[in-house]
Amino acid sequence: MADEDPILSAEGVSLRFGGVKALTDVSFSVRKGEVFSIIGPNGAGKTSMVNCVSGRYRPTEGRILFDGQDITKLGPNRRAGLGIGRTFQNLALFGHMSVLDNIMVGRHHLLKAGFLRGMMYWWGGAQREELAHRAEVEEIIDFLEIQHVRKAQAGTLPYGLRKRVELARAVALKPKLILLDEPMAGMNLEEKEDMARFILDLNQEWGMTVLMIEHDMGVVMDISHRVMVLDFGRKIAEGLPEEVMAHPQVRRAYLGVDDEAVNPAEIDA
Ligand SMILES: Nc1ncnc2c1ncn2[C@@H]1O[C@H](COP(=O)(O)OP(=O)(O)OP(=O)(O)O)[C@@H](O)[C@H]1O
Repeated sequence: MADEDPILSAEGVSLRFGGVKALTDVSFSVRKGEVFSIIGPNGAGKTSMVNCVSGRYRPTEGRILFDGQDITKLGPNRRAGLGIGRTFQNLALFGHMSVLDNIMVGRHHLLKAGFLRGMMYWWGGAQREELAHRAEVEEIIDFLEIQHVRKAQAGTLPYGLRKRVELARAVALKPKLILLDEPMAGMNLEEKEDMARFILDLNQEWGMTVLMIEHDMGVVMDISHRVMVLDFGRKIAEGLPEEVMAHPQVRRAYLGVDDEAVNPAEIDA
């Protein structure tokens, strides 16, 4: 369970693309050990916020702190090296490579702080290093229940399994904080339940702090410790899931309701 220390803080983060204000003065903290979700309508700035945390975007104003260190000016590889892992909204696997190789490359990429260097290392046959990583990768494969497809080409797998392989690759970094961009998108109910269980296990058993963007309100309510709501690039609410869903502005902006009682768990965005 989360303690009070923040592992991640955003302070007054604004992000502009020309005339578009993607984020305006957003501040929040994620505590060590918690599952923290960002929700909001399409275009609210959720992915922009996560990209500011991963280093893909640099805020126009404000600061990002990770583990007490100001990382605002660091690039994505440096942040990955500090322990920030991520998955993407759209899958980013090497389709022609096996599941195992995808996960190993993810690990080399992050450990060696450079994709090309990681690939050369791999192709150059660094057998000893490979063996050292192998045990941990096998543990991740077991954990995510993808043993049966470990030799399959990643591109040939059904969507739900590919999402799981992508998660495995992010987990292979052993990040302290993992950023999940719509981990349930495009999944059927069973796949969503599996993914929710894996995220909870990562959090509870592996001790990873999770920052997640997710549209499925049932999942958000079930597995988040706290939730932040963005609307038009501004934070409009933050708190326990049930507090946030009871917030009038959230009900109006996000759920499209005014007064009537709503059971948020029954609403799918
Ligand atoms: N690279 C970019 N260049 C220009 N505008 C961008 C860029 N990325 C995001 N935006 C704009 O910033 C705003 C916030 O977009 P963002 O993708 O962060 O929202 P979101 O909440 O993640 O939306 P969705 O739920 O649809 O993924 C939108 O108006 C979007 O068009």
